[in-house]
Amino acid sequence: MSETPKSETPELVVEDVTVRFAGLVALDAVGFTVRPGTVHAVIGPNGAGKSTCFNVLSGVYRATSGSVRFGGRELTGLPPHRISELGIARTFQNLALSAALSVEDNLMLGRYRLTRAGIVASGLRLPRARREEARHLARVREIADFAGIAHRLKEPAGGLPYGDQKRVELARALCAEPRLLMLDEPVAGMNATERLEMAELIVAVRAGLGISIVLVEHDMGMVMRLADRVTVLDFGKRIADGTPGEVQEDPAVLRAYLGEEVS
Ligand SMILES: Nc1ncnc2c1ncn2[C@@H]1O[C@H](COP(=O)(O)OP(=O)(O)OP(=O)(O)O)[C@@H](O)[C@H]1O
Repeated sequence: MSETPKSETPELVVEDVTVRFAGLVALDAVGFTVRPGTVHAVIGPNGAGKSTCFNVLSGVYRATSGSVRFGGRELTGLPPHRISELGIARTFQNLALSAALSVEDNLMLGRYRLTRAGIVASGLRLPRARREEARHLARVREIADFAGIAHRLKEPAGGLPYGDQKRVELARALCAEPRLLMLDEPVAGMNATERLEMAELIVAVRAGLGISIVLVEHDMGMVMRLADRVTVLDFGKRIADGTPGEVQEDPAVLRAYLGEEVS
């Protein structure tokens, strides 16, 4: 896929982030840095705080204290749409596609933040709006091709096999031309072949687009294969941070996963 010019991807710096829910500390002074153009995995046993962390980064939850900076910008306190305007896109653990809409329309929705013509101009089908729509459609087709779903563009998203729906979700996030992509369990519920294909797509996104990826994932094999760096959470605390090889041998990580399989 040809790359649209993007301003340089900044670092994402998470510092001392604490989230409390009515007395429960879901995240306790957690910090890590996502370096530009890397895949950074956040892992941990059930209830460790991964989803909470993800939701803080994307503005769904507000941190009780601490800071999240993307380049020079402070993200804590910003609503999700402001965070996406800064070039951070996410996928969801459970599919969040509009099932009745075609794959193409779902991907066009992903370009919403880049639409300039405005609803009135589009509704009136003014020439400027038509030209802009054609430009967006061309880019949508390019991204669909990259994600291996170009042959599905006219089909209703809800009727696609599960693995393809997950690819549509990832493609829709890419349609926003993000500088940072957040993937929430991208291979959950997939069979072995689908997992492999999704892993290849994620590798291609990093290699081809140079954007950073934050990955929350339960599949350890996948994390160890894909991630450049891994932050491990347990009971809301960061217990390790390093390369996949380093964290895999870390005694605190092995203890946290005792009873769970680390493959
Ligand atoms: N909205 C909420 N209100 C109250 N408690 C919450 C809320 N969201 C999460 N928690 C609690 O915060 C802790 C961390 O949960 P979180 O979902 O972030 O963990 P996780 O690592 O994503 O777990 P899993 O792997 O099971 O998805 C848990 O004890 C959970 O019950």
